[in-house]
Amino acid sequence: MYKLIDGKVISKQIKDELKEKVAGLKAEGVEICLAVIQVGNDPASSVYVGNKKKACEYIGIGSLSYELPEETTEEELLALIEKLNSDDKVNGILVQLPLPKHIDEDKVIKTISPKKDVDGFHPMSVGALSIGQPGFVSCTPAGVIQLIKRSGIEIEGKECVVLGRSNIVGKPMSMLLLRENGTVTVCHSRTKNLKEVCRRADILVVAIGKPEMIDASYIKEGATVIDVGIHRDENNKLCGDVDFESAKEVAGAITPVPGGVGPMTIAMLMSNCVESININ
Ligand SMILES: Nc1nc(=O)c2c([nH]1)NC[C@@H]1CN(c3ccc(C(=O)N[C@@H](CCC(=O)O)C(=O)O)cc3)C=[N+]21
Repeated sequence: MYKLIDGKVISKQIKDELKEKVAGLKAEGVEICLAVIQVGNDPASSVYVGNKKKACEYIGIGSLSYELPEETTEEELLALIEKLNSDDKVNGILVQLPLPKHIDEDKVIKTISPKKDVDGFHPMSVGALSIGQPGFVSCTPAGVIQLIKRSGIEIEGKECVVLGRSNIVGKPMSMLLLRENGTVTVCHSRTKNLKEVCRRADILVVAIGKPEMIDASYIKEGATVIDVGIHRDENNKLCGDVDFESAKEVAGAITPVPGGVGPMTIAMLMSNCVESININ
C-alpha cells in the first residue's frame, strides 16, 4: 500500500505558518510586498499569476501586479525591473516565464537584484546554493524537499535519483538533495540504462518533461516518487511525468498531479518572500 504525499495539505500547513509569521511582522510594523510581472496573456501563465496573488492575499503579503502587453520591448521590461530593484517597498520581484521570444530571458533574470530574486533564478542565487551560502532557493525544488521531509521521509544517506537537468528544477534539486546528505545521481535523456539507474533510487524525483513516461518498471519497490511534471492533455486534464496508476503499485510514497508539487511551488515562493526581509 502506498502513501499519497498530499501537496495541497502540506502547502496549506506552510502557508498557515507563514500567515502567522507575517501577522507577527505586521505587528512590528514590517510589511512585505511582492511585485509580479506578466508579459502577454498566455492563459496558463494567467492562472499561475492569479494563484500567486491569491496566496499573497491569504498570507498577508502585499502584491503589485504588472500586466504588460505582448509587444513590450526588452528595454521597457528591464527599466521596470530596475525601478522595482530600487523601490524600498518591494521585497520580491517575479517575472513570469516564459517570456515572448523577442525578450532575452537570461538578461531579464540577471537584471533582477539577487536581494529580490524570490524565484531563485539569478546566477548569484544559483551559485550561492551550490556553495552552501545564504540566498534564495528555486521554489519548485525547495517545495520537493519540504514534501519529502514533512512526510517523515529521511533523505540522509539515501540513493536519490533526479531525472532531468534543467536550470530551474533538475540542477538545483540535485544540489538541495546533496545538502540534505543524500547520495545524488542526475540523469537525463542521454543517460544509458535509464531504467536501471532509476530503479536504484530510494527517492526518485522526476522532472523530464514527458507526459506519463515513468511507469512501475522504473521504480524500486517501496521508493518515494516525486513528480514535478505538469501537462495538459487534449481533454484539458492535468497529468505529470509519472504514470500514476502504474507507479502507485510499487512506490512506497508518491505525489499526485495535480495536488502534488504544483501547490508547493507557490507556498515556497511565499516562504521566499517572507525570507526576503532578512536579506534587505
Ligand atoms: N518566474 C516564474 N516562476 C515560476 O515559479 C513559474 C514560472 N515563472 N512559470 C511557470 C511555472 C509553472 N509554475 C507552477 C506553479 C503552480 C502550479 C500549481 O499550482 N499547479 C496545480 C494545478 C494548477 C492548475 O489547475 O493548472 C497543481 O499541480 O495542483 C503549477 C505550476 C510556476 N512557474
